[in-house]
Amino acid sequence: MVGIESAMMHALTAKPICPSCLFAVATRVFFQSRRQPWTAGCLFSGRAKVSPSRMVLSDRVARAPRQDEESHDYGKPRRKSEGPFGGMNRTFAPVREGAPRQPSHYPRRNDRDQKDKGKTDRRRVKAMKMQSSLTSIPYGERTRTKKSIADTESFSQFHLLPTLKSAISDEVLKGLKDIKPTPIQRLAIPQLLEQKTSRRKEYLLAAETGSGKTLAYLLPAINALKAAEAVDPDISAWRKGYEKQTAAMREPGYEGPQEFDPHPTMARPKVIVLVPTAELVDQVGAVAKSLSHAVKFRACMFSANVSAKVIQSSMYSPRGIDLIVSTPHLLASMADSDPNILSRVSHLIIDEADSLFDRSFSSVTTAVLDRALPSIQQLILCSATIPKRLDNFLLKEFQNMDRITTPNLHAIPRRVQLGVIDVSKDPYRNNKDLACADAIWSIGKDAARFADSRSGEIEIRRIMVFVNEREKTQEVAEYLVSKGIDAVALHRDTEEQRQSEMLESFTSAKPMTAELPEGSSQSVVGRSRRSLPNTKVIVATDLASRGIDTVAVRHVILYDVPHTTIDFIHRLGRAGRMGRRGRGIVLVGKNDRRDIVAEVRESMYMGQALI
Ligand SMILES: Nc1ncnc2c1ncn2[C@@H]1O[C@H](COP(=O)(O)OP(=O)(O)OP(=O)(O)O)[C@@H](O)[C@H]1O
Repeated sequence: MVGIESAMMHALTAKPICPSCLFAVATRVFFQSRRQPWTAGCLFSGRAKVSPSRMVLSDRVARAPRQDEESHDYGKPRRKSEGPFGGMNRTFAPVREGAPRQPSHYPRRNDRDQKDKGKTDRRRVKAMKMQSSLTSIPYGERTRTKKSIADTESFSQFHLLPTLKSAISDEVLKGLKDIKPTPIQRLAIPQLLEQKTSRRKEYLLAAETGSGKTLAYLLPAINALKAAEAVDPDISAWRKGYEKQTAAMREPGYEGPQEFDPHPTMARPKVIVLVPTAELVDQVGAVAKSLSHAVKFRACMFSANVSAKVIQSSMYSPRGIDLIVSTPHLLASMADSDPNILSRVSHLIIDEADSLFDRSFSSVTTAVLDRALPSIQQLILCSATIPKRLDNFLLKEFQNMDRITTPNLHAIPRRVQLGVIDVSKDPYRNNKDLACADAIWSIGKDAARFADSRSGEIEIRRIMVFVNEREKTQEVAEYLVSKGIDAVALHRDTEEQRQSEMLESFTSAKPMTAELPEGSSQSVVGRSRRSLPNTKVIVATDLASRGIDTVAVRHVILYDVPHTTIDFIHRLGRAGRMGRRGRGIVLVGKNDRRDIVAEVRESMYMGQALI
């Protein structure tokens, strides 16, 4: 009835009615109630445009209606009403066969939460999906993985050498209480240790930024190195000779050779770790060195930060070499002049694999890989993100690769919050430099409020600013310096010493303090003085800082909206590392993709993976 009434109202209001004719209304109502197309006008005033075919009587009246004709909704069969006693005296149960009915994807009526969720899900798909750059991992798989590692609580549960186990707490993670393996360590360490066959196997380790991937690949590789050394006949023969000669040299009147035979591993390393930058060589090399003190193996670092003389003498040291952490360029050029240096590599680890297999690095990375491939037992690729292009490359080149991924891969931890500054509004009027400086001043001033003026010291906040273009790093850093902020650009041309000093202060977990010259924290960070002593700032592109363990960083400013979700993950990943809290601030200008920022923010809030 409602349909008819409204159709009448429509008929009465939408078109002028011929006063002589109520029949037109009745006819219109009739046709509309039958869901027939209706053409406007009055039959009797000559304004009607009814198709002549409608006046032709059906020649099918005697036939039974087709199923789809039974319903007013074409194509949808009408449900047969069975009346109040329809359920009685049945001889079968009306139960659907097969899988239970899935819950509807659509929001239920009167359920506000469901409705909102539906809306946000649809919106999420809109902007991020358009530029989806990351491989998706089903949530079912993530849940299964989570369950599988729930029982691993300690490093003692892994079949690692006792010296390695104790080196974790005594050397690498010294000072930390209640040490537990992280999800990627729980997943990867047993799987890498359990490889029985000496035939080459390939692995991909993918886990969130700052989640301990370095130890996840180093511990099993060093374990394998020491296990192989224990059964190596060349090494045991050399050791016997060494012991014999040292004993002889202690005898009075010894006149034999003063030098030892070269170690069998001279210029023949077993474990190679490739990383994209010299800073990462130092960082990963430091972890390897600290393990080597306890476990006794020779680890060396090769990068632009190390002199050619030192590199040469380390590689060709008669005492041998076991593990090298290097940039691919350096190792590839060394292998060009002496291909044998890669002839006995058993473990090749390619850290930051998404960078090392992208256009700028892939030729040198594959040059090292190709030379080492014949002897490799484990090839381990490691990354915090699996971009689609890396995924495609891996599917093509390494079809049997084991992928070890953590339950939270591609999600930015909830403990990292993301704030947005609309730079198009007052007082910035699209001046991003000003907005950036202002944000840093606010962080500094906020920290100063908690300074204890009696101690005469104020804690220094370490802040990272990310830009999209390398050329912009210097420009922004200079502007910040002009606003009294201690800022440095992280790029090739920055003075090396200044760069490493700054980076060191960002990678040390120890709190840093500055002196309070006038006793009052408020006056020190007053704008009138034009200097902000309690902040240190690095301006970088994420490539320059990829993988750097900036444990001291709590604030990250995204000066430019990142081009992809991959960049969001790596940039925000410099804060909130290993369970710490962090804060991101994104500066959004008038030409920036606000929808993407909103969606990233929403995903972060909901703890979902970015796409
Ligand atoms: N089990 C653990 N418990 C506590 N801290 C750990 C543990 N494993 C590693 N760490 C610490 O966590 C920090 C981050 O580790 P690491 O640099 O290996 O992270 P990552 O996953 O490689 O990060 P990125 O993807 O950014 O390179 C380091 O300071 C490291 O000492």
